[in-house]
This record gives sequence, C-alpha cells and structure tokens, in this order.
Amino acid sequence: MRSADELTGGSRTAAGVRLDGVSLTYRPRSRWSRAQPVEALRDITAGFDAGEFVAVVGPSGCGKSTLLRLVAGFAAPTAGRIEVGGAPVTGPGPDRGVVFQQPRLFPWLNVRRNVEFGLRTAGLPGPERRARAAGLLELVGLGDVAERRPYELSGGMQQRAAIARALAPGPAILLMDEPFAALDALTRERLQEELRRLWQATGTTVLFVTHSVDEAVYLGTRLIVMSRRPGRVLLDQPSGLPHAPDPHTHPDFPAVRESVALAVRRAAADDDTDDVKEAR
Ligand SMILES: Nc1ncnc2c1ncn2[C@@H]1O[C@H](COP(=O)(O)OP(=O)(O)OP(=O)(O)O)[C@@H](O)[C@H]1O
Repeated sequence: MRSADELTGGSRTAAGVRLDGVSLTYRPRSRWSRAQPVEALRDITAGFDAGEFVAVVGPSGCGKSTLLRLVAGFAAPTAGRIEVGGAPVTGPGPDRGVVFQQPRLFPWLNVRRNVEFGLRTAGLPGPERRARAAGLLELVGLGDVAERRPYELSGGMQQRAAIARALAPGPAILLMDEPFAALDALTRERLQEELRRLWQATGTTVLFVTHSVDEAVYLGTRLIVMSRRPGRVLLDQPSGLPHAPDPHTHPDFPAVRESVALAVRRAAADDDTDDVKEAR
C-alpha cells in the first residue's frame, strides 16, 4: 500500500487560505462596451486552516465560482488580498489543483497521460511520473482503464480522472467548482464518498463550491454560506460533525443541514441586494 505522500507527490503539505477584504467587480473589457460593471464579491474576509474541507454554498450568481477563481489565481481581486500557505496569490500555480463541473480532460490523451500531464510539464522523470499516475488512478478506481481515451469513459469516471489529474502534482489545496453537479444522483453519492476518503488519505485542504446543502454538510468540516450578489459571507461555521464513519448517520446531521438550509433560504430571499435593486 502506497503512502498518501507517494500518491500525491508529497512535494507539498496542505496550506491554509487567508482572504482579507476581498472584492471583485467585473468590468467590461472594452471601453466601448455598453455592459455595466458587475460587483460579484464584496469585502470577503475569512481564514481556512490547512487540511480543512471548506464547503461554500449560496444562491445562484452570488460569486462562489468567482471566489474559487480568485484563489486559483485565474483572476485578481479589485480590492483586498489573498494568501495561500502564507504567500500572496499572484496567478495560477502548481500548489493549487482545480476541478471544474466538466472534467475538461485532454481528449487526445489517454487517461494515464492526462494524469501525468502536469508532472510532465513540471519535468518529473518518466518512471516517477508513471508510478505516481498509476498510484492515483488506483486510488480513484481507474487502474483498469488507464490506457483508454476520455470519450470511452462514463461521466463519473471522467470526473475521477480529472480529480486524479488535479491531485497528481501534490497540490497544497484542491479547488473544486461543483464537480459533481452534472452527474446522476447515484454516481454523485458514490463520488462524494470517494472524495471524502481521498481527502482523508491525502490531508489536502479542499475548497468546494456546491449548490447542494446536503453535499456541503456531508463533505465540509467548515461551512460557508454566501449572500446574494454581491457575495458576502453570511455564515461561517465548523460543521461540528465527526467525519468518520459517515456524517449522514450522525444524530446532529439533520440539525446542521437545517441551519445551513435556513441561511441559504434567507440569502436567496434577501431582496436588499444589488440584483434586486437593479431589477426594480
Ligand atoms: N467574466 C465575467 N464578466 C462579467 N460578469 C461576470 C463574469 N463572470 C461572472 N460574472 C457575474 O458575476 C456574478 C457571480 O458569478 P459566479 O459565476 O461567480 O456566481 P456563482 O455563485 O458561482 O453562480 P452559480 O451558482 O450560478 O454557478 C454573476 O452575476 C455573474 O453573472
């Protein structure tokens, strides 16, 4: 049995995240555009410890993906500061692995080569690359299909491959943007369970965006509820549920889920937001 370090590269330990007064307003790219600026996030301050599983929920359009993109370094905040592992985020980096709603695998590469991709660009020698990819594919249950192309896999298998690819460089934090939203209910449940197991095995920090309160409470050790746009943090609490064996079976699960669901309902009903003001 390989250790978690061997499987994930072991090059980095999990990192904490710090957001200080983070705001982002999307502005039209061209000065000739008639589109209005969109204030997506306003003054977000939060800190997440290394190894936490942070689940972010909130109404549609409240800025969840934007928050993830900022931590990933795909965009820069209009105001405020973001640090991962104590270092300011100035762009994307191998310390942050990203998994999107769609697997976005390279169709011209087989599954193994997809997982090896980041390791190849990082210059890892062939044998080490192959060993690490094989270990990760085993861990996500794809050992048997390593030589197949993405189109030959089901949606759930493709998403497992995307998770293995994101984990391959040994990221200090895994950023996941509704990774199971496009899957059928049964596959989604299975992958949630597997992700919990992977998180426990690798100890990496996870920032996970979802629409599902149940999924957030099942997976998250830390629960964040965002307001309607411009997104602010309405609720930030530890889940308080032990994550083994299965949080679903814990007697407090329904109460925690209800408190988060209530905060989401309040956020969605809040009509004192810019979206609603603009619509008036
Ligand atoms: N590139 C962009 N240019 C302009 N506005 C944008 C851009 N990307 C997102 N927005 C707007 O910013 C707001 C936040 O978007 P974001 O995708 O972060 O929300 P979300 O909470 O992830 O939404 P959903 O839950 O529906 O996926 C939305 O009003 C969206 O329309």
